[in-house]
Amino acid sequence: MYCETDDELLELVERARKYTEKGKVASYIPALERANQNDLSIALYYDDGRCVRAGDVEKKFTLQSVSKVLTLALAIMDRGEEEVFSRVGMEPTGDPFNSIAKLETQIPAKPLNPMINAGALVVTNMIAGDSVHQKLGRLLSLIHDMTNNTDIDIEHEVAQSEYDTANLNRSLCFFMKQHGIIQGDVEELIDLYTKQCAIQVTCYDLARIGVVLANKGLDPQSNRRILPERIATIVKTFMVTCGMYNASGEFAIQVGVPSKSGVSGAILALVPPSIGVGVYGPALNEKGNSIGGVKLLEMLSQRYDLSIF
Ligand SMILES: NC(=O)CC[C@H](N)C(=O)O
Repeated sequence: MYCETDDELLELVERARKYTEKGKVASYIPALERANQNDLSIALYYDDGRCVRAGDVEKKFTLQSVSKVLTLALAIMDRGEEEVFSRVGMEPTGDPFNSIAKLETQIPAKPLNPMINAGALVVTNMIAGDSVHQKLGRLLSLIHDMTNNTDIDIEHEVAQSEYDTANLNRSLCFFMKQHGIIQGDVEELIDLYTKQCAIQVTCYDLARIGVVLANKGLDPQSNRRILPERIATIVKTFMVTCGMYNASGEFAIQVGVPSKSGVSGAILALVPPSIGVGVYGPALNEKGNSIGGVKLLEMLSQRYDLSIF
């Protein structure tokens, strides 16, 4: 059984919205702090083109860590699986997303997976292109194809705000550069990474990305192939094992669908083979996931029996 109407969805949103009071909007990137604590919205996009939505689904927010899914797909298309996974691992860490700890205890200092910041920075370092502008343009055009929305662009204030304060990410880069895992100029990499994180979307765009992944890399409406099936499978698997940071295990039990969160309060989720889901709720829980968004997905999964397990 699927959720058929906006009203069914709205009832769940209103129940989940109560939890937003208990969360906290991210402030370590100063520009994110302006978000409205009680916002909560969701869009479901079905492979037949139907869309069910509730809350302010046209509200824009930045991808933050959700972008890691898309840069991983692009880097594998550019470099191939073998090269990408020679520089970044495939295992969950159980640590917070920005942790530096395991880089020092792992030999070589290869990040454990592409969904933590260290791993995502290595992945972004592998995107093909002659300049930050060109690499970003290639990422944006993948996103334009997946969303069918060519208006998507960067929110420069958020990008600048993160760039000015990204000293922990700089540390990760310098550490990995010392160990030969990252190549080239660190400032340029931070510039590209902060811009990828600041790509601005709506819940509707996220849901459209989700349905392409759910549909094994094919645009469900035009049937055009956007991603090779193998790459769609790889990124969906990482979403299950590492997509919700160090809450991925609990989330797999409570919700049970591939999902990726970001500190803006974004969650990209999908139900194979036919539903894409986009959620936005900027109040975060202690692990950095949208508190209302996770509750909402729990309720949705339970009511419509969506777990893939
Ligand atoms: N968890 C996140 O969404 C992290 C992304 C953020 N831009 C950072 O690197 O800190």
